[in-house]
Amino acid sequence: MAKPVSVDVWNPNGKYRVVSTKPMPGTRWINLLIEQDCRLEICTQKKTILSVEEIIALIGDRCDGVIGQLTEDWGETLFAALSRAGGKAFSNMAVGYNNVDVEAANKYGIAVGNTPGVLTETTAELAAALSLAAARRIVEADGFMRAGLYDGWLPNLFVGNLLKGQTVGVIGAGRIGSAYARMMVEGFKMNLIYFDLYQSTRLEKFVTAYGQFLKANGEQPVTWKRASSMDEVLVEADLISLHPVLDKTTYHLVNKERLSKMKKEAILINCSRGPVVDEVALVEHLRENPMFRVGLDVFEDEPYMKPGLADMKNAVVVPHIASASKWTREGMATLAALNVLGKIKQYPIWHDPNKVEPFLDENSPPPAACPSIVNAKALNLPVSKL
Ligand SMILES: NC(=O)C1=CN([C@@H]2O[C@H](COP(=O)(O)OP(=O)(O)OC[C@H]3O[C@@H](n4cnc5c(N)ncnc54)[C@H](O)[C@@H]3O)[C@@H](O)[C@H]2O)C=CC1
Ligand SMILES: O=C(O)C(=O)CO
Repeated sequence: MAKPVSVDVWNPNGKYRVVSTKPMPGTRWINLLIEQDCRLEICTQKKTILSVEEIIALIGDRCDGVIGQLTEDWGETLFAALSRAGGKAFSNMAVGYNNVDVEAANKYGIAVGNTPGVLTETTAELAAALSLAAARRIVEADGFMRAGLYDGWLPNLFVGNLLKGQTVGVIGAGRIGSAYARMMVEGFKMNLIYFDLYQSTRLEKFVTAYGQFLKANGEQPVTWKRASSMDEVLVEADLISLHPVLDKTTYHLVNKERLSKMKKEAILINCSRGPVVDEVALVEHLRENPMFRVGLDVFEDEPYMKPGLADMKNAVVVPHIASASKWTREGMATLAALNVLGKIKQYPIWHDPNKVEPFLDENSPPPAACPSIVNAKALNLPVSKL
């Protein structure tokens, strides 16, 4: 028998039992659930990553839906437990769902929600922040100041890379990758090269229009190119940012061989998922190429870093905070709760998971729909006509 897991209970007499494996930011998500007759149990266990056994204990004998986290292993075992407890809904509080075995969820008829529509700009902004921090050696310079080592301006002190006029490479130009590309092109007048399985027409049009604007104002126009292979991006770009989903095809997408194709003074940013980069190969590459820099928000074995990474001065590392703005995190909590609530109430699926403003408006009740269910088609769930 698993040990009991501590919870805070809201609306104890609610008809539907919903479990959240973590406290989440804001209170709107709590109010939306309890106003709709849910008994909400929020896990308060002082442990960051819950085990499968602990989540099974939280699910218990009767549970209608669970709001979970990207750190949890939502596979066959958990979906079987949720199904036994009568559950029909699970939502990740994340847009990525590589921690979820969607096939297993399909087998038990459980809807899997995620939270696009509120993370894109926040995550792209962190990728931009890491790009600047790495290019201008901000973390190294900050450490130098705090250590009392600054004894006057010097021509060679912390010389870094100028972004203007250089080439930014984006691998995975979906929602976040495109937003990041736009920021770097518009903000720093960088040229763009991108690789994705699909063409990003909107992004291309944006860069063309901005280039025309610059030209009309007597400035060097920015340019774009859709690369026919990922290697083309690696060879040509000065700054490369990774934004693909993590799946079997993107595991170790950046490996030793690919690192060796990049410019010696290139900058690599990863705000997607840690296993997209072979981190052992990366540490070796950083050691052998001191002018090569990285900005990492995600790691192969979170919460750990591969040996040696923490000692590398040419690495900027932050703890998976790319979506950590108040607005985004509260929005994620609201969307995850509404995915679960919507399925419990048998609401249809929202027609566009990227256009979620009506769910976020604090002054009116949310639409009677599930904002984003990734296996809606597989489960044959109806789409909202709203
Ligand atoms: N660090 C963080 O806190 C955050 C990380 N993420 C990660 O970012 C990922 C991307 O998010 P979105 O932009 O919203 O997803 P998205 O689905 O809009 O974009 C992903 C893009 O990757 C492309 N892609 C897939 N396989 C590829 C390959 N082999 N090579 C090149 N491109 C490939 C897809 O065609 C798609 O355009 C999420 O799946 C998640 O893992 C998302 C939010 C926050
Ligand atoms: O949404 C995601 O995929 C995250 O990584 C959380 O920020």
